[in-house]
Amino acid sequence: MDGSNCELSVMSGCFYLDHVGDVLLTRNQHGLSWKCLDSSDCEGTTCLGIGSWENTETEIKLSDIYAVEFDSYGLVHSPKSGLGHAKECFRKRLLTTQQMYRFTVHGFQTSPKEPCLWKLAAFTFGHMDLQTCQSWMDQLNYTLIKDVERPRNLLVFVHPKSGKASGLKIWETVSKIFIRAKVNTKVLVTERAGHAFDVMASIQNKELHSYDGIIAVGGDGFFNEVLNGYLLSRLKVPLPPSPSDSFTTVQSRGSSSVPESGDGVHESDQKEHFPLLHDSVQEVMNFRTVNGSCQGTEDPDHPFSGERPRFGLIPAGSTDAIVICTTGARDPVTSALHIILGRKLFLDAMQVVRWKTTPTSAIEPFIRYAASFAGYGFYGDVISESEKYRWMGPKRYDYVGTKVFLKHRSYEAEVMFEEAENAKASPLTRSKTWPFRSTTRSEKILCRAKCSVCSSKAEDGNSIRASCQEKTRWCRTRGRFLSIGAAVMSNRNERAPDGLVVDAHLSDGFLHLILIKDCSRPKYLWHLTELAKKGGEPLNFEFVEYHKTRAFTFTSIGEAESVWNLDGEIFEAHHLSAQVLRGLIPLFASGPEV
Ligand SMILES: Nc1ncnc2c1ncn2[C@@H]1O[C@H](COP(=O)(O)OP(=O)(O)OP(=O)(O)O)[C@@H](O)[C@H]1O
Repeated sequence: MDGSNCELSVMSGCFYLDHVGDVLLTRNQHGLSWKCLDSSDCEGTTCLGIGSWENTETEIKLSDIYAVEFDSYGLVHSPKSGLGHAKECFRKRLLTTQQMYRFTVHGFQTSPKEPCLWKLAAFTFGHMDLQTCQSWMDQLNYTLIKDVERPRNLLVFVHPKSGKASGLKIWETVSKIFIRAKVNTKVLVTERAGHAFDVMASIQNKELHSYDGIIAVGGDGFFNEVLNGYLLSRLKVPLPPSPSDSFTTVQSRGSSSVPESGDGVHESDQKEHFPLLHDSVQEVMNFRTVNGSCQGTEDPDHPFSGERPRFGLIPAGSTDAIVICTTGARDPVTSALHIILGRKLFLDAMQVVRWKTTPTSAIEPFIRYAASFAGYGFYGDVISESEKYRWMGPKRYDYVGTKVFLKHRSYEAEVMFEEAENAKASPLTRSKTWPFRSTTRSEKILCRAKCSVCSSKAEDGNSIRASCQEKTRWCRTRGRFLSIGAAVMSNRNERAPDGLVVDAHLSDGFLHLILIKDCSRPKYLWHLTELAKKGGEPLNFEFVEYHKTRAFTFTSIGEAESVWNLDGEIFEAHHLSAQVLRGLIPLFASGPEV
């Protein structure tokens, strides 16, 4: 066999690829590729289960390699053949199996059917010369180490009781991949609810910055807890307006009576009708900068400066909507690879402020952050009821969902939402209210890896103040609602394959406000059925109001009250407001390849 020769960054040499045969292996700046030297070895064979090898050539990108390991001196195997040639294959294998020095390149493979599902793949190359193997391995490892986006040290929180109580088992499975990739992990298995929150809230920045990322092995609620532990003690940004400011104004104008359900949206000019609203909400809080540094203000005790840690999520929960929306798959191995390979995107977050817990309580702002969803009414009732049935595991949502649906409760509320002036000009960002929502499915721009909508304005490091000049106006709607939902992302999950809003984006700086006005049970069932099916149109009903917005306020105005559901966690609020913080959360993920 030839030795390797190195010319600029291109190397090539002949190796024996395990289960394939002699190959010419080439490394360039993009990756490794190899070509079969003996076509009879390769024709009609399968290469490590990848499928038929029609072009007798294959490759792996450097960015998709997560480890390169030396395998010492040992056996390499001859090509696999079809069943028809089993005897011949066995005879040939005895003749051709031989011992060599070997190194294995670890990466992943996808299938055209499931492009988001990453499966581990390994390619073992053999050579008679130890030095040759060593030199190829060193070169490849050097390239991987040079990649600064890949994490070296991670703090990992594992929720052992998450989902089907499989958090620990899932971590044990994927931890082997982290070990192989030589990523150090400090693992903390939580002992109670709030444990991860407390650790994240009290950890000193010096220790925090010694990690390249914070990983949660659990569900959306657990991720929410980790995130809030980090943000609440560190991030200080101007709060969205309190609903009581606007509510007072509305009442003083004598319009406090609740219209019949089905009434249209009342639109008003903010300056004229709602003078008490703070200016702060007119700013789009944009936290995404080129290098990921933060443009927000900070708490002097816990400075929120420098690079924010990147967060990662390995799915072990009951819903796992955040993982599905950000990787396109609900698969722990896929998520582990997104983390190890240093994939990166910025997620919008919703800052939710509770001003009053009950009608009689004092005004006391209390902040929480949500990464995926905030919902009231049906969503709140399901989450509070399902806490009693946690022992059922993920099935509790189906059982409780049916129970709550049959109760068919509606709640009186007033909702105000901000409509940015420029949002109306662009077809991507206009506010849509039925029956004006006429975009067909094919016109909708779905969020995907390297999404152009999400990356717009990303280059502008100072864009935290970019939209101050925009005129904003506020719209108000009052009535009885079966549910009020605000989605940060599409919230795709196994029960809603397209999510609540199919064309929601991960990092465009918008919330999706969905108001389901009181309607008959069959109509509501129809809406839920549309939600549950792929290609459904859950928003195209006359009892559904849908608005793209950056901020909204909520006031409960009836006797009966529900609770809010923030990323699957209960949040009690009588007065509440929320705003989007664009690109606040750096995440180990590359977006779904939809
Ligand atoms: N060791 C623990 N024991 C009990 N509860 C815990 C523990 N660790 C974390 N928790 C709490 O459990 C809550 C739910 O966790 P998680 O989101 O992982 O599960 P899930 O509800 O099954 O999943 P999903 O949110 O995807 O529906 C979290 O809010 C967290 O506070």
